[in-house]
Amino acid sequence: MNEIITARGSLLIAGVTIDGATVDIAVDEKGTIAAIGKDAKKTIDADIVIDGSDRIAVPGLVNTHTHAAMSLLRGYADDMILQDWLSQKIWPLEAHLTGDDVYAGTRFACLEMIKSGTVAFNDMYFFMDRAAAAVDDMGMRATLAYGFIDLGMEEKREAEIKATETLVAHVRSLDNPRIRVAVGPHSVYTVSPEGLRWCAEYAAEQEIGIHVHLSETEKEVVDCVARFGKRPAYLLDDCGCLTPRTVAAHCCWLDEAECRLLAERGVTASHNPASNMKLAVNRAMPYHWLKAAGANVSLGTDGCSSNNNLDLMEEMKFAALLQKFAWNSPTLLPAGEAIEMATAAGARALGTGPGTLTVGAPADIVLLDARAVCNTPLFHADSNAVYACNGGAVMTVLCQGRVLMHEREVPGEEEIVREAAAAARSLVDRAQDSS
Ligand SMILES: C[C@H]1O[C@@H](n2cnc3c(N)ncnc32)[C@H](O)[C@@H]1O
Ligand SMILES: [Zn+2]
Repeated sequence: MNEIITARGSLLIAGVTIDGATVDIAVDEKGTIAAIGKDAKKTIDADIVIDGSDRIAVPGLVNTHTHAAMSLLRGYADDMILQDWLSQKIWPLEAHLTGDDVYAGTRFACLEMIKSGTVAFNDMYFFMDRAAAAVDDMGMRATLAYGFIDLGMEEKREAEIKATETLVAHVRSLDNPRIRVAVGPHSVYTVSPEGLRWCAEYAAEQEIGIHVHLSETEKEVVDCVARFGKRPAYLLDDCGCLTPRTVAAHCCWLDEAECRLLAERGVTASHNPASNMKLAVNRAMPYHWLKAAGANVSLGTDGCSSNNNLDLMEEMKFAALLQKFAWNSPTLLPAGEAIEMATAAGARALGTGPGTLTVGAPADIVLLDARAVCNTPLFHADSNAVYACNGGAVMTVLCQGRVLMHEREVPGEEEIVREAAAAARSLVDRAQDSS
């Protein structure tokens, strides 16, 4: 194994390119960027030196909407409409999930995210104590939420409340600054207003975030208006779920007033363009309205059964292209903004730092291959990163100063892949045996 991966301590990335300039980046033993510039090496006595020549440094990417363990369901059910896909294929299979599956699936998802430059993610799923163990093993950051689904049934609500409280207590007991917890009311069509209200009050009391699906499909909006007499964002707001710590995934069918409401409440809207196109939700997030209103807009992949990968480099391109195409505007969401969505906006949403390469920021750093085909010629690094490259251009990944991948090597990769394949096989076999 490459010795840089196993080494611990302070670190110097020597002669790396940032915004066209060649600099050194010094990282102290706490994992903070201590200095950037020609004299950075003087600030620390580096235990590790990484050669930054032919490398472009960018901030670590932040994926603000995932169901990480769904990596086990990659390719299991494709080419369906959302309601059928969930109710006929995904939920029946998820009923057979075990904690071991979630551990294997989340570790596998972390591997894929690291290999494509992601350092932090916002996850909503089940058996999240096991997801936490996987995140801890892989050295990433994550905000973990239990997917709260009460389907309007009081008994189920009680169970979901217990599961949420148990996860919050568990994550607190880990006392790991890289792992945080949030409340995860799935959506307005799977959680009753009572459930939503409980989630909002509990999140406020615990001072933690809320992770929710919002206005993914037109049907969600139409049904919500028919049942509750208001659009989904207003229902969430009435229940107290729209806060500066809320991440609302999708936001495809928001109207202009809902965009302003999200901005006023300080909510982050997570764009998930690949999933939206694959499930044909038939409307792109109105990014221009959210932007005009001043809302924070971040980027996510959604789960591996609707994407079908976790490559946020690719997702930046999907976001930029979908926005231009859907709103008929080639100037909408330029490359620089797509990178902002995938870095600073995501970091702001999850509270993981500024999401920039600046002194005092956590050393969440990605090194891209400047010599790769996708980076040649190198007129504009942002343009190449968004429009030409994918995760394959990511060579080295640091999270809080710890090297998670170097020269595309991640410790334990083969075993992680083998275990995920076995877990996926066994999950599908168990589901088939019972049907
Ligand atoms: C947390 C829950 O969310 C489900 N899930 C996965 N993808 C989507 C989506 N695009 N929309 C709604 N729910 C989704 C998971 O399958 C799980 O049941
Ligand atoms: Zn989702």
